[in-house]
This record gives sequence, C-alpha cells and structure tokens, in this order.
Amino acid sequence: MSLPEKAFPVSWDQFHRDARALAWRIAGVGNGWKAIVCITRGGLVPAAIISRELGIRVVETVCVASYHDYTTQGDIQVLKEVDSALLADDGEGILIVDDLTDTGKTAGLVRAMLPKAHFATVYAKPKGRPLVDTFVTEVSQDTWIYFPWDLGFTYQEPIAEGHKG
Ligand SMILES: O=P(O)(O)OC[C@H]1O[C@H](OP(=O)(O)OP(=O)(O)O)[C@H](O)[C@@H]1O
Ligand code: HPA
Ligand SMILES: [Mg+2]
Repeated sequence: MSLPEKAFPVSWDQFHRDARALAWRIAGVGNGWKAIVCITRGGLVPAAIISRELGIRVVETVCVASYHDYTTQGDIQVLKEVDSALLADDGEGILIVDDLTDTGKTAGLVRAMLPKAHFATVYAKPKGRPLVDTFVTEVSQDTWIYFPWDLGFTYQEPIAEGHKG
C-alpha cells in the first residue's frame, strides 16, 4: 500500500458546506433534472444533500468499486447497473453525483453509460478533472482526501515530532 504524500482531511461540517456549494453551482447550470444517479458508495452522501437542496426526489444508484485496498486501485467492478428506464435519451437531464474524481476511471466508465448526463463531484484531482462538468475544490494528484465517514478521533503527533531526523 502506497500512501499519497499529502493529506486533505474533511470534516462533516466542511463536507456539508462543500456539497451545498456544489448544489449552488448545479443550480446555476440548469433545473428540471429528471433524476440523480449517484455512484456508490461515496456519491451517496453528496447525493442526499443535493437531492434536498435542489428538490430532486428520484435518486438512483450505479454501484462501482475499484479501490479494494485503501489507496490502491484495482480492477473496476460494476456491481449494479443504472435502471434501464433512466438510460433513455443517453442520460439527457440526468445528474450524476460522486464524492470525487481521482484518476477519472470511475467517471469515464459511468459517463459512457449516460453520455449526455451532467457529471458533478465535490472534489477533483487533475487527472479526473476533464471528465467532470462541475466540481467545487481541486486538490493535487499526490493528495489523499480523507472523508468524514472514514475517520475517527485519534492522537495527532505534534508537527515538530514528525520532522525529527
Ligand atoms: O477517479 P477514480 O480513480 O476512479 O476514483 C474515484 C472513485 O474512487 C472512490 O470510490 P471507490 O471505488 O473507492 O468506492 P467507494 O465509493 O465505495 O468508496 C470514489 O468514491 C470515486 O467513486
Ligand atoms: O483521495 C481519495 N480519497 C478517498 N477515496 C478515494 N478514492 C480515490 N481517491 C480517493
Ligand atoms: Mg466511489
């Protein structure tokens, strides 16, 4: 397991604010969305917030997994496809939501299912950025984003201790 150099920890409060900021940006793009398609599991949390903010009550999932060993990406697996009723019109009027795009592999796969859908993520890294239409914050490729649902309270070593030779 190789740990990325930089850490970007996100609290629940910050995630809520960032997901709301994403909802504001999507509201500026258009309205009348037919449904949200959220990419599980990470997309479930921003999808709940966006669904509430924009009044989109039809929320579908596409279930994809690729990071099987914490920070190491393996083969991408589609565990559940999008309901065929939502595949009409190549995804026109559909809002795809995920927590982040990193290498862009997941975004590329789901985009191919719904080519005309609008793709939104809360965070984006440079490799994945060209695959999403709307995002809130970009972090560098060598940064790992720690989401609040993956974290607990632990002792933090003082900064100076970590720099001792
Ligand atoms: O741009 P990529 O390199 O494809 O990575 C981004 C994807 O990786 C994570 O999901 P993961 O597959 O770990 O599953 P999870 O959402 O269940 O945590 C994250 O939630 C994105 O969906
Ligand atoms: O930076 C990340 N953080 C959490 N999950 C992820 N899945 C891909 N990249 C990341
Ligand atoms: Mg995911």
